[in-house]
Amino acid sequence: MPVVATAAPVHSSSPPAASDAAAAEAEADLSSALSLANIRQTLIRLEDTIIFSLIERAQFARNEPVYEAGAIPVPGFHATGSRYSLLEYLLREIEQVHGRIRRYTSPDEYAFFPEDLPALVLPPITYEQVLAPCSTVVNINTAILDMYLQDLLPEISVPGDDHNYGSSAMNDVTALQALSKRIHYGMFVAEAKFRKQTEQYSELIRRQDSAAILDLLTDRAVELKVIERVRLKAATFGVDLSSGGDGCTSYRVQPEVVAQLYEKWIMPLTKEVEVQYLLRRLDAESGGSSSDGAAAASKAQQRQHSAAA
Ligand SMILES: O=C(O)C(=O)C[C@]1(C(=O)O)C=C[C@@H](O)C=C1
Repeated sequence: MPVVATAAPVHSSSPPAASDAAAAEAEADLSSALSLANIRQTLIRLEDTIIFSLIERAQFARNEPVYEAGAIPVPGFHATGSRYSLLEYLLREIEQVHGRIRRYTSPDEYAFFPEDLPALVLPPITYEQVLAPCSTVVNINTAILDMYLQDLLPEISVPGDDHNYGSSAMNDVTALQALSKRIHYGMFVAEAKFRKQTEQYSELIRRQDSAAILDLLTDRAVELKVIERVRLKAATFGVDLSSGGDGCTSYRVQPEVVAQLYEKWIMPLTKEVEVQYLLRRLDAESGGSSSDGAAAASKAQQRQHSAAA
């Protein structure tokens, strides 16, 4: 799937550039893709998607059965003995369709069920190598799903059951995919930071000093700006114009809740991705030195499959 982000990872379906002009253009694309300002613009744009998806989900009740394995059996699926919840079923099915049309071969897309990704039906795209090969190893979607179910959903949905199971799950999927993309975009941030301060990061990477890497990449001033901006966006996008008249503004999702979600979960998980990527940044080979390879293997396999198709 072509990457449409502002700081779009550079991709091309044509052979490597032969002429000097084409080489210069490719270099300019690469430096634009790795400009911290451009990458932050993409993070800002993804805030809109995340906040809108949370507002959409908030119109439905908590609907606990959606998240309980087997509570809403899917004919023909649960008969196979699957322990998935309705949400996991939908997420996996959507990844099957999107996976076929190359979504997860893109360097800014990470699947929740990477080990199950299908073969492609479209010819492959050749992506410019912006990130180091270790980017295929990093996938923290399990932690993102846990965070969403345990910390985020209880904050934005009212307790209870309104039987809107399909709608709830659909909105969950939209929110989860946007969160996953935003959080894994941390790898582009990390790469840009690594290229800017290569010596300092390399020293810490050689020592595998994750605490010092976290310290070096943290920019508290930027974080405070993010928190303020998402609070304002949530207040603007989520104001309930149908309420009021009594002088009180009502919100579909409390702006403070969104601000806290960014502060407590979304930015820390982005930093976790940055640290995981940087710890492996100097590994020479694809797949790195790590053995935690289901995600890596499948992303790499899908890419290889693409190349062979
Ligand atoms: O913009 C950056 O420099 C990032 O690393 C991204 C981010 C974020 O998640 O928004 C994470 C860590 C920094 O402390 C600031 C912001």
